[in-house]
Amino acid sequence: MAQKRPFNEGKRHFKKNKKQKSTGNDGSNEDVLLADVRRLLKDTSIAGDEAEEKQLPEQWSEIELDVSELSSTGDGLAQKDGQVYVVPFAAPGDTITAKVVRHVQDESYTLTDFLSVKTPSQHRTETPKCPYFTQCSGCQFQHLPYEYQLAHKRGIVEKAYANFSGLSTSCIPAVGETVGSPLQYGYRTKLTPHFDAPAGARRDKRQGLKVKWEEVPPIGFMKKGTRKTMDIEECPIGTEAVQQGLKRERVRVHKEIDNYQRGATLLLRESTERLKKSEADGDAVPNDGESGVVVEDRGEYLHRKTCITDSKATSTEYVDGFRFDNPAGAFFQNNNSILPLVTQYIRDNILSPTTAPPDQSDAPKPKIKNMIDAYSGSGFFTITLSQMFQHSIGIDIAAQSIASATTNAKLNKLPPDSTKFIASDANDLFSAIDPAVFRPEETAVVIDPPRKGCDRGFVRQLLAYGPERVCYVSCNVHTQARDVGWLVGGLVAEEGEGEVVEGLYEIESLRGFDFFPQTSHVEGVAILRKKKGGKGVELAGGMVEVEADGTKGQSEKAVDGEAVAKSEDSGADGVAKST
Ligand SMILES: C[S@@+](CC[C@H](N)C(=O)[O-])C[C@H]1O[C@@H](n2cnc3c(N)ncnc32)[C@H](O)[C@@H]1O
Repeated sequence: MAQKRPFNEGKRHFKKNKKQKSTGNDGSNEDVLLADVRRLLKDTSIAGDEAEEKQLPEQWSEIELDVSELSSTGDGLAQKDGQVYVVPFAAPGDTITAKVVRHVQDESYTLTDFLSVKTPSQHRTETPKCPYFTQCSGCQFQHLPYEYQLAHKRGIVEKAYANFSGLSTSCIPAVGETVGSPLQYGYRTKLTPHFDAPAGARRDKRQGLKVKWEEVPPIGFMKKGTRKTMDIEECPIGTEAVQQGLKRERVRVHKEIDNYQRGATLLLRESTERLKKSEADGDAVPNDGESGVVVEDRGEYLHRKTCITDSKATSTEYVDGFRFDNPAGAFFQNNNSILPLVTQYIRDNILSPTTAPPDQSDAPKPKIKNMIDAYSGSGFFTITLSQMFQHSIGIDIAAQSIASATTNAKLNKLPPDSTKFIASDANDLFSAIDPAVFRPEETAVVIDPPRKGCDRGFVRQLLAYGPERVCYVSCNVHTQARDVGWLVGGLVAEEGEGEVVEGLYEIESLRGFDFFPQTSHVEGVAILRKKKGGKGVELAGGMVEVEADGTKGQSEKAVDGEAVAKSEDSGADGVAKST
């Protein structure tokens, strides 16, 4: 049994982390976990002021925990004596033996390390394919059946909107079923294992000495719950070509370690050459696990896949019939198998609802002619959707991505007068577009920002512009929920920001796509439509601003009379493999 001691005695062991004191709205792992912990404490009526009397187990002691649920971070949650315990690699219904790592006093929760399963949950039916599962921080769910993972991710989207949008439940539609990934292992087209410099390397460098490697360091990913890199020889969520690349890179680093003066991150990026079967000769090379070439049969084509390790070399991917060339180190979606499903979903939903809302069933459908792809990267959404529109424009802050996007548009034979790209901050988009062409009532905006979500300034301008429809794609459903909360409920002005901006949209649909099987991450797709009567007003210079009077009354009414000003009290991630 675990030893116990009075709560206060443990104080010196437990560092306070400011971030964990209250939920912010940056969608960090801590905030997401905290929202789940608080809800569990509330649901079970564990009063906060009992905390002072709590007896908590010693740090590093072993305890047994009955896991009741999974948090949106992928960790199991268990309660014991008025405290919530966070247990990685668990399933609801498990009894787990865990090691106490750290008590977070102010919030009545404790982080633990997984040690073993004492009594397995009925949900624990899968044999993990990875030998490092329960040590590596990359995957959380290899012990759970895939259907269970998908259902859990639907719950993650639901909770994200409940906890982080600041919207009343009446504004949040039922979340659709998570769309599964065709490949559940062997899907990741990019991995970035790393290794650290030996102790004393900085000092040696300062003194102009060559770094001494006593041995080859571990090459891999972060060990769960630590800042240490663990040695990883295989990663079954990587594609076959990437896994072969990992083996080769490990051998190379072992040979060349003395040439390194510091730690390094290695790039493993799959690249595809598409060959017409009728034209392919014997050089297409059979899959032999040695050559570094993996050949896949794709109907009239052969896909010849290799692993690139030079970040500046060009990697090529095909999605449906579209070809994308990028520098291997640049951003591109990492799960090629699910991309045709998400693009089809957006095609099916971006112009008009698949099911018209009851009060608008005979209303004329909006005539969307144009698309703006904010945060366009190398043009994935602009290019795969542009044939639906008269004018499409993509914008990205990374000039290199815009150069790739422009090349990709040419590769896919898209006319330059109808598909354009500009390198700029998304915030400047609204002054860059021609309002006579991109009339808000004829325009849909696709947003796919980084994990941190949109800039408040961007949201203000989007609300001012007021496009007819918005499709918000995000690898962090918590920041997505926050931003959608602003688009629906309006933005409370912060210092120096100008006036309150009213919300203009209602959420037509919400759904997760499983871009990251075996992990707790989910890609969210939210389709928003402009509320009846919601409109922006054009100002000089093409900039638009929400009408101060009329629009305000209409917006409030449209959300059942509730003032849905976004609360600032709402809710990112340290896994080994970035999403
Ligand atoms: C998640 S990626 C999406 C890229 C693209 N939609 C795709 O699917 O390949 C986010 C993109 O946002 C871009 N980005 C980040 N901050 C930005 C900003 N302030 N303005 C415009 N683009 C930005 C990044 O360069 C990156 O290409």
